[in-house]
Amino acid sequence: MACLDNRIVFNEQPLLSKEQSGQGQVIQQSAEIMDEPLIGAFRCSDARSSSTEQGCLEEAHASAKCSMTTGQAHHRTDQMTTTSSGALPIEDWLKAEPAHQRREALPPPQQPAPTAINMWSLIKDMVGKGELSRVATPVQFLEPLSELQQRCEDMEFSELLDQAAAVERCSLERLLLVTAFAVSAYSGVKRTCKPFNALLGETYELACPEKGFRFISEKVQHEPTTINRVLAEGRGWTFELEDELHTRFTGTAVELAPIVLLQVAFSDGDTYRWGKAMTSINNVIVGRIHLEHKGSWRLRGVQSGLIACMKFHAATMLSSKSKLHEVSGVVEKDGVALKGVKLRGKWDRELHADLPDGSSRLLWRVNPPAADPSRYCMTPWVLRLNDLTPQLAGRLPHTDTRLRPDVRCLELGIYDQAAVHHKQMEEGQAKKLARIAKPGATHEPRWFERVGGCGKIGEEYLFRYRGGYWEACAAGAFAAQETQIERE
Ligand SMILES: CC(C)CCC[C@@H](C)[C@H]1CC[C@H]2[C@@H]3CC=C4C[C@@H](O)CC[C@]4(C)[C@H]3CC[C@]12C
Repeated sequence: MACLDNRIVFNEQPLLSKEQSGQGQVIQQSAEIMDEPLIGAFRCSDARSSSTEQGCLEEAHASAKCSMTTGQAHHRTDQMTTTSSGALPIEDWLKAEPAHQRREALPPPQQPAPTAINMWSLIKDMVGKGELSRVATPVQFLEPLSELQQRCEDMEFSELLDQAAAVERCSLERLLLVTAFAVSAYSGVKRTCKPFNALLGETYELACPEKGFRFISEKVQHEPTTINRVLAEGRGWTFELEDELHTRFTGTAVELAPIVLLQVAFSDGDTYRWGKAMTSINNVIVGRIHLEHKGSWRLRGVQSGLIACMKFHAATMLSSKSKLHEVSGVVEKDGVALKGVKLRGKWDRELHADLPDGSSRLLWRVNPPAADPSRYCMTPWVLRLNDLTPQLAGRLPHTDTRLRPDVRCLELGIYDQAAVHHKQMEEGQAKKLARIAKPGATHEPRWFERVGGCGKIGEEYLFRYRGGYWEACAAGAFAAQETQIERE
C-alpha cells in the first residue's frame, strides 16, 4: 500500500504557490485559500513522530487499515470519464466512485470524559453575539462533528428526492415527497451537543455512491454574518442550501432563527423552495435540555404554484405527551387549500399524507437508531460523516473537516489534545479574520462565488457553485497537494 493512502496532512503553509501550480486553475485557486492555516499547525505523515498527535492519527490509520483489508476498490480516478468541457456529470461519477464502508460505532474513548462545566459560562458569551457559531465553546460541550457535517445530516433521506424525481413534474405527489424530505431534516438532531464552528474556508464533502449522490459544502462568509453553503447532486435532482443562524437567549431557552434558503431543482426544470422553522433549545440553564421546532413554514413549487403550508406545533403546559413534536400541513394553490389533502406526523418519527380519494400514505419514517448510542447518541447515518477511510485520507482537500485535528481528537476521546488543538485553531482563525478585515483584503470562498451583493440571505442565493470540485478530486489534484508538501 502506497504510504500516500495512509497519510494525513494538516496544512501549515500554502500547499502550492501560484507558480508551482501549473496544473490548471483548480489547484491554483485552492492554493489561494490556504495562505492562512485553516487547520491546526501540525502534520503527520507515515513517519511516526513522538508527538501526542500520533496517538490520534495512529488510531485513524488503524481504522483506515482495517477497512482496507476488506479489499475495497480504491478511488479509481483513471476510470472516470469527463466530458469535453471537463465536467464530471453525476451519472459518470457514480459509475466510477467505489462504495464506502460504514462503521458501526465511534472508537472507544482513550481518556475518561472530562468533568462537566457550567452551561452558563457558555451562554453568557452567546448573549451579546447573536450567532451561535461565533461563540468559542469548550470541548466538553462539543460533539465530534463540524457545522458543515451537521448540514449533511439533512441528506439521510435522499431517497425521497430520488422518488420525487421519478414522478410527474409539478405533480402533487412530487410536492409531498419533497415536503417529506424537508421534514426529515429535523429528525436526526436530537442530540444536545454543539457541533464545532466551521472555520472560514473549511469544506466538507460526502461521496455517497450507495445512495446515489455527492455533497459539497463550504463556510463562505464570516462578516457580516456567518454563512454556510451546500450543494448536493443526485440522479435527476440538485439540492442547495445557504444558511445564516441567528440566536437569541430568552432566559431559559436559546432560540435559533435560521435564515435559510433551501431548494431542490429537478432536471426536468421543476424547482421547490422552502425555509426553516424556529428551533428552541429549552432548559439550557436548569433541567434537561430538549429541542423543539416550532412555527410555520412553506414549501413552494415554483413552477406548479402548489404550496405546502406546514406547521410545527409547540408543546404547551397543557398539551399531552402524544402531541409532542407534532407537525401538520395542508397544500394550497392560488391561496385555496386543496380538498382532502393533509399532511400529519411527527418531525422525529414519520410523515403521512391524507389524499383526496380518502386513502392515506406513509411518506417517510425514521431509520432505526444505532446499536450502541452511548457516545454522542449518533445514528448510523451520522456515524459515517466523520469517518476517515484510507481512500478518503488520500484524496481529500486539506480544508476538509475530517482532517481537523481538534474534531478528530474529540472523536477519539483524547480530550486534552482536542482542547489544545481547538484553542490553536480558534487563534489561527482569529488571525485570519483580522487580516481579511483590513481595508482592501477579502476572503474569496474556494468552491462558491459571490453573486449577490449585500451579504445577507434573501430571496436569491448569495453564492453560486463555481464547479470543479469533483473534477479536481478525480484528477487527483488534492492528493497532489499532499505530495507537494511532503517534498518541501
Ligand atoms: C444552548 C447551547 C449552548 C448548546 C446547544 C447545542 C445544540 C442543542 C444545538 C447547537 C447547534 C444547533 C443546531 C444548529 C442548526 C440547526 C438547523 C435548524 O434548521 C434545525 C436545528 C439545528 C439542527 C440546531 C439543533 C440544535 C443544535 C444542535
